Amino acid sequence: MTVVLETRRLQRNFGAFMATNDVSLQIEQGARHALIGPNGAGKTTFINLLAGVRPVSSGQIFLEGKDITTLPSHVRVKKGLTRTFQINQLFADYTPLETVTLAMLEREGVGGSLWSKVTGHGALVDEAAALLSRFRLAAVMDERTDRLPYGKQRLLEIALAFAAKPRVLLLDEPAAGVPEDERHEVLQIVSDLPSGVTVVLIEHDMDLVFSFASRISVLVAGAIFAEGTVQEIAANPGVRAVYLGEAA
Ligand SMILES: Nc1ncnc2c1ncn2[C@@H]1O[C@H](COP(=O)(O)OP(=O)(O)OP(=O)(O)O)[C@@H](O)[C@H]1O
Repeated sequence: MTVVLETRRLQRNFGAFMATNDVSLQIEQGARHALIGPNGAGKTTFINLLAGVRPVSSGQIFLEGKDITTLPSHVRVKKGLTRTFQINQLFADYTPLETVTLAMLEREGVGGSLWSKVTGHGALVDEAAALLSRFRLAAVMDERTDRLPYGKQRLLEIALAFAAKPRVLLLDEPAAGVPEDERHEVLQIVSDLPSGVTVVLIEHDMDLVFSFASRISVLVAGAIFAEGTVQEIAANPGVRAVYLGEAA
């Protein structure tokens, strides 16, 4: 197997509290890897360490074999490791087409935050429109972002991260808050991303996890409690006991 992302003995403490406890994990190239675990298990903290949002206390992180443990998050993005932007960072009065085109300009090093700068970058606008189609946002790409239904805003958030051309995409509950009947669509779109993009996501809804994931890691109290295929995790009595609340 080709390992794209690896942690070795990763630790993060907040005072005496160990939020990430000795996590050694290998993520396979092209995986659809889900992180699950009870509330407060340390899932978001772990993703934040991977993305460089928080510094590690000890241990190492490798992206495609290179040590990225101390790199700032924007450098990790340039190297292909991207986490989703939060919805409150979307521009309310811009359209999805404008927003994604600006993200692509940023990626190409053009920078700037004014739509006027897009003039003369027709190829990028075409690329943005194609990307929005992939996220089933073509029909709304010229509407103001703040007028879109919540599910579409969440898809735009993922589309924006995808515009950075990531090798590894980190998603923290991409379907949270999305109406029940639209959640599968969000995860399906993510699952259908090109196989060159590895996806690591946190998700609480076990139905979604089981239909999405190729591999699952279960975090409990900051540590890896179990890891395996969907079948292995579904059949693991310890996981059922701690996570599903069923008798072992
Ligand atoms: N900045 C912080 N300072 C102190 N404690 C923190 C901080 N951030 C997280 N924690 C603690 O670390 C633990 C893990 O939190 P984290 O958000 O990573 O868990 P989680 O598995 O993502 O939980 P949830 O599923 O509820 O989102 C929690 O007990 C939390 O209170």
